[in-house]
Formats: sequence, structure tokens, C-alpha cells
Amino acid sequence: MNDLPSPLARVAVIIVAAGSGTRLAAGAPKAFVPLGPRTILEHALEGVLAAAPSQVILVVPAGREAEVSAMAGDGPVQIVPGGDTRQHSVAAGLSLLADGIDAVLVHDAARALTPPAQFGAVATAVRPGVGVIPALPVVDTLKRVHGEDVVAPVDRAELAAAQTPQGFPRAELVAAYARAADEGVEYTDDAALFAAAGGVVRHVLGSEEAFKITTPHDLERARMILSSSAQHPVSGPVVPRIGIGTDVHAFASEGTLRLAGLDWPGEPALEGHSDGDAVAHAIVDALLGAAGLGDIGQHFGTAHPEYAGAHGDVFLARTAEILAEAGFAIGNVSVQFQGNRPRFSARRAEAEQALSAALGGVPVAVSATTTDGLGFPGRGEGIAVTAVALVHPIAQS
Ligand SMILES: Nc1ccn([C@@H]2O[C@H](COP(=O)(O)OP(=O)(O)OP(=O)(O)O)[C@@H](O)[C@H]2O)c(=O)n1
Ligand SMILES: C[C@](O)(CO)[C@H](O)COP(=O)(O)O
Repeated sequence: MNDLPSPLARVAVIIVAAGSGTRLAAGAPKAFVPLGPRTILEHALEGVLAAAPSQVILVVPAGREAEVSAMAGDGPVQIVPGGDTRQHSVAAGLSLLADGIDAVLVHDAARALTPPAQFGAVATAVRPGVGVIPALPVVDTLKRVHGEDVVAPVDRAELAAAQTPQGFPRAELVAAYARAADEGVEYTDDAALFAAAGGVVRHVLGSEEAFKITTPHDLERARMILSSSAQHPVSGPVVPRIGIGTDVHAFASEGTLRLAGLDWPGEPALEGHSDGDAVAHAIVDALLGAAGLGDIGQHFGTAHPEYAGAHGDVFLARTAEILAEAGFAIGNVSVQFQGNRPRFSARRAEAEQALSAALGGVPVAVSATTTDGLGFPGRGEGIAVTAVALVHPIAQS
């Protein structure tokens, strides 16, 4: 299994949701405006939780804390009242940062449909002294205007549309916010505040889905996106998605092999943070990749000690839950491992049944091959696995 720490290990996400929604003019604070059965805030929180950060801080309008706490349920969410500007709301969130948090991602609840993978992309790019924002290229021709006069063209090649989450090293962001408060200067985003304090800011590619719900048109756009995905009947013209996962484990000097959901008495175990079941781990990565939900390290890595030593079927069952929570059903899985041992064909059906059961009964095909003595599998040093998975959107009721 990928034992690298999750991209959001030791990362806190501050979701700012305390705005009034003046431009939306929906008659309620923007976070509480429905996108269908669920509110903007509920959709935003779902995307953040799917990215599996170490800490989630939710900044909400003063007086709405209890209501939001009931909505958030028993998830790892702390709630704090916001301020009269976005910057003041972020500062309120920063005050709750837990010990051990190395990086902070600040995210607009108004970007409620942001893909979970965008959080990992930002978090993995943060460095000491360097903040990171997701951004999109500008596609319109932009002009500098003065009243009704167009006074000059603007070279859009030098521009980008900033999104969130915006990620920063914790200590430097806290210091930059303290500086801005001392100077009484307001910025429209955290990157500008961080740069004003001397920080370097870089950008990674954002996503169209991470648009900010600001106007009534944005609200209709978000509702149409959600309703169109809900209108895909499971047996109808849904757009399936494929994913690939690989894993490599070395044989250990002690212990009994656990592979493809089965115990193999007399065979050497595989090294690993969990039970070392490389077949199960490759399937997890293929499923998460197909759904755009990151990877195994993000959800089960060393930042999640509850999975230390866990059997692969625990990973598989939880992965099926994560996909269902994100609105995906599993179509089928095919996996092949390369290794000199164990002799697999006699137990193929048993393995396929065990893996399928862990995934809720979906079809799983398992095969094994050797490398004719080539490479580390051929030298008997370990096992290499490749898995592919097909998933499709679940029709929303
Ligand atoms: N005092 C504020 C103002 C804004 N925000 C949050 O910052 C994000 C971006 O702000 P914006 O889109 O401008 O939201 P609103 O301030 O609610 O909208 P408007 O400016 O139209 O009032 C939103 O998720 C909003 O909830 C906040 O937490 N506290
Ligand atoms: C933070 C932000 O979403 C980056 O584009 C944007 O600056 C928020 O601006 P707003 O005026 O508070 O909506």
C-alpha cells in the first residue's frame, strides 16, 4: 500500500460560510440557501470531508452555530461564528487550529461543488514560505475601463481566476493575518494577504466545478449541475468513469500472507502499514481514482492510525461507502498481480467472492501472472498489482 502520508495529513480546512449573500439576494445567508434537498453549506462540507483533512473548522453566521452543529452531525467539524468581513471570518477560524496542524486550507463554502481532489492538489503543493491557490486561465478578452470608457486592453495571458481552497503553511498564515489585523488592511483573498506579508504564492490548475455561487445565475447553474447528475437513471445513459490503481509490496521476513482477501498459510507475508494486501490496496486506488476522490494514502494512510494492521476488506468496504457518499456506484473491478507465489488459480473463485463481498457484491475478476524471472517479482522479492475499476453516478432520488 502507498504508505506515504495522506496529502491532507496534518492539514486543517477552514470553510468560510458566514457571508450574508447580498449579491445572491436569496433572502437568507448564502450558506443556508438550498441547491436541491441540501444547502450550499451541506454540499461544501461533503466535499471537504471527502478529502479527509485532519481538522475541519466551519465559520458560520453568528447565532447559527447550534443549527449547523446539528447538521454537521458527529463529523470531525468545529464551528465558530464569523465576522463582518471574509478576512475576519478566516481569522476566527484560525483561532481554532489544533496542535500538530502544519498547513491550512481556506475554502469558500460558496464554492460548494469543488471536487475533493482539488484539496489534495493544493495541499501537496504548499511549502515553507509558499502559499498555493487553484486558478483557471482567463478565457474572455478583458478591458481596463473608466466609467463608460474602455481605456486599455489587458493581456489575459498574465491573468488567472483565483479559486479556493487556498493553502498555506500554518505559522506563516497566522503571522500574516496578525500583521493584516495590526495594519487594518482588508484583502479579498488569503493569497493577497499572505503575499503582502512577504509570502510567495503559486498556483495549480483549478476546476470549472469550483465556481463561486455569487449571483442568482450561479445558483441556477449549481442546481442544474446537481439535477442533471441526479437525472442519470442508473440503467440509463450514465457516463461511467474508469480508474486505475497499482501497488507493490515486498515479502516480509515473518508473518503469514494476506492477499486478495484471503489468508495463505505457509506463504510469507507482505510488508506494509496494514495487512499488506496489495491486491485490495490496488483496487482501493482504482475505485477512488475513478470517482476523482484522491487515493488510498489520503483516506487510509499513516495519518489514519485506526487502519494500522487493518485487513484489506475493511479498506474495500469503507471505499465503497466513500464512493456512495460521493454519489457513485461501482460497476466492476478487474485486478491482476505479478509474482512467483502464491499459486493462485486454485483459489481464484474464493478470492473473487471475498473481494466482491467486501465491495457489496459487485463483480470482481482476479488473475495472476509471473514475469518469467524478470524484475523483483521474478526474483521472488515481492508482488506488483494493477487494478482497474468502472464506476458510474448514482441517480439521486
Ligand atoms: N463576513 C463574511 C463574508 C464572506 N464569507 C464567506 O466567504 C466566501 C466568499 O464570500 P462571498 O462569495 O462574497 O459571500 P457573501 O459575502 O455571502 O456574498 P456577498 O458578497 O454577495 O454578500 C463565502 O463562502 C462566504 O460565506 C464569510 O465567511 N464571512
Ligand atoms: C476568495 C475568493 O473566492 C477567491 O476568488 C474571492 O476572492 C472571494 O471574493 P468575495 O468578494 O468575497 O466573493
